[in-house]
Amino acid sequence: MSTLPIICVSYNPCIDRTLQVEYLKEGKQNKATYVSEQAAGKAINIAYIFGELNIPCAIYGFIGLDSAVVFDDRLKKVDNHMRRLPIRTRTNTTMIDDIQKIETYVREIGTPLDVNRFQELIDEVLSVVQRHQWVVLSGSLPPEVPVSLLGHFIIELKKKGAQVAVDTSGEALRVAVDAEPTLIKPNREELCSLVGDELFSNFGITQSAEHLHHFHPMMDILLSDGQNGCYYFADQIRLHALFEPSIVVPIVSTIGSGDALLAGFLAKQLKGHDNKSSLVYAVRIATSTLPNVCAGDIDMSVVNSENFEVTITDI
Ligand SMILES: Nc1ncnc2c1ncn2[C@@H]1O[C@H](COP(=O)(O)OP(=O)(O)OP(=O)(O)O)[C@@H](O)[C@H]1O
Ligand SMILES: O=P(O)(O)OC[C@@]1(O)O[C@H](CO)[C@@H](O)[C@@H]1O
Repeated sequence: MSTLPIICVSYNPCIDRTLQVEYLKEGKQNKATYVSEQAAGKAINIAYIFGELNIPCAIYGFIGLDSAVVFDDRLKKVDNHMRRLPIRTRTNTTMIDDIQKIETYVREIGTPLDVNRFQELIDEVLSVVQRHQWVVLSGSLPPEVPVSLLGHFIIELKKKGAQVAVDTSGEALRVAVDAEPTLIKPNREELCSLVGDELFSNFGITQSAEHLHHFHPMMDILLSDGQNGCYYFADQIRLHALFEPSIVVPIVSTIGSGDALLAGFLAKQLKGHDNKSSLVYAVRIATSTLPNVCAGDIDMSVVNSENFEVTITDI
């Protein structure tokens, strides 16, 4: 159990712009019925949730000067060490079709970052991290930062005795897995990209996770699977968590529910709870974000609601 603040690292934050339309018509004029803009990015969403849960958290990374104020506001309950750079912060746009219940997501890759800036961030975090402290590396890398640096970062953090949680995708995720962090949080698509399409379609989700865990037995896997809940693979532990009845919350946006899942899980692990109760809490926190447009906005009345159960099954 660690009482040290969790460190979140945000190297490619974004503004999440969400537009709600009644019925999205491709190639036609569409009228937005609701617009929201939110300081976001995976690590930002996670740090925000820790702040809301009164869990000590420090955040390091970069933010464009153009949007520093909205990030400062979002992170006011967090020990904020984000460096301001004279760059444009990317905007990721989600269009929510209210009638068809479809989310269309357009993601920007972000402004290229000088490799030296990234190395400085690594050095900064390594200079403060302590043994057993959790470090969350979440989100994509900015263009021009070689993915090998993420692997190097994870290895150096582990040498310092830190516990490292990673949520990223593509080549960065593959490199991260090779560096064997303490925990990864892939979703279905990310797991598929790790094991390959053929193996995934032949084996299915749990056997694919089993396969990955077999080759990386020291790396725990918190695998999210949308409406099917989540799975947890660790040494001698195979669990599935699902909330029921699934209709209890209206689903407005699922963006950021994976961040909430990871934040909820780590929040309980940090306090020394066992894996099962950490998973229950993780699913409750993730579920509570679904009725909200803004990524990472949790609702404690849903988290604590007696109207739904999270069932845990050994698999
Ligand atoms: N449609 C849904 N119905 C019920 N629960 C959901 C739904 N979508 C997400 N969840 C909950 O949120 C968790 C995370 O979902 P998901 O697998 O979609 O994460 P993700 O793809 O990493 O999301 P993001 O990258 O936007 O943060 C799930 O494990 C589940 O508990
Ligand atoms: O482009 P990345 O860094 O992989 O993910 C960015 C992002 O999709 O992650 C969050 C949801 O998890 C959103 O707030 C944000 O738009």
